[in-house]
Amino acid sequence: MLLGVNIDHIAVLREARKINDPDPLEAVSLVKRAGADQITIHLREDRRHINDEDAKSIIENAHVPVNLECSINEEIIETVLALRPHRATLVPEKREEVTTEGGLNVVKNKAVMIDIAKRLKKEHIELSLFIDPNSAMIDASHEIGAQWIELHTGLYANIYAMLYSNLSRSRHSIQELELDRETLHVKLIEATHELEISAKYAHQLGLRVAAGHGLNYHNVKRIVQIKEICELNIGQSIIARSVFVGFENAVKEMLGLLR
Ligand SMILES: CC(=O)[C@@H](O)[C@H](O)COP(=O)(O)O
Ligand SMILES: NCC(=O)COP(=O)(O)O
Repeated sequence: MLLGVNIDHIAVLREARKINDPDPLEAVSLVKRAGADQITIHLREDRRHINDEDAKSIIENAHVPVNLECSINEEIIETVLALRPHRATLVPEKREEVTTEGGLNVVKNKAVMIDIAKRLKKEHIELSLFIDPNSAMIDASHEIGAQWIELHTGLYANIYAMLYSNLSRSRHSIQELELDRETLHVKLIEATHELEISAKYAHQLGLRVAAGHGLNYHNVKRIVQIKEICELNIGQSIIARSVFVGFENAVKEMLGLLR
């Protein structure tokens, strides 16, 4: 199982103070030294964390491949084509969201994505599509010619947190998941099953299957067991753990669970 470390959250800390520290570029060599396989960054339209300069210096200096997540907005796509990361992962974006809320509607945006796929191919940039575990989205991703899909694990992670952590007793409790434990348990089984069958289906079609969003040192264990998933992209929980054990150790601890 490959690990892509999402280092956006280092830039989140920097932007909270609006200064130049911590610098996500410093994480680049540590990701490799810890033994992880990829760096993931998300260049948001509003540049709320990673900015163009970060993306440029990370791509130029990383000794592991860089997976650049981005929306299908034309200004962003032009920027990504010029940056030439190893892979571009297309994701949906809403200005007001705290984090990526759902998967990309590949069916609805198929024509735009076919055009983007052609332009990325010309620059030798791999294409991945960040989608919900859903067969219609997988079929459309395959038809577009994406090499990868990344399954959105956010729903699974949210249910897991409401069931097995104190989230439901905190001010960040997820209202729509304030349900009795038995219902949450059934929902967790369903969400896990959706991820399993989607990974299997996409793998049969020849797509490479990644997964990510909201994965942490607890909930990752069930996802690691899905053998068709060959890569996880994990950010927030690793950066959060770094506060207590250091960045390199936090990456190594996650790798220990993956391998
Ligand atoms: C697409 C995705 O799952 C990650 O990029 C995640 O969204 C981290 O970025 P944000 O914190 O900007 O949402
Ligand atoms: N694509 C998922 C990702 O990059 C990391 O998401 P998160 O672990 O920060 O939720």
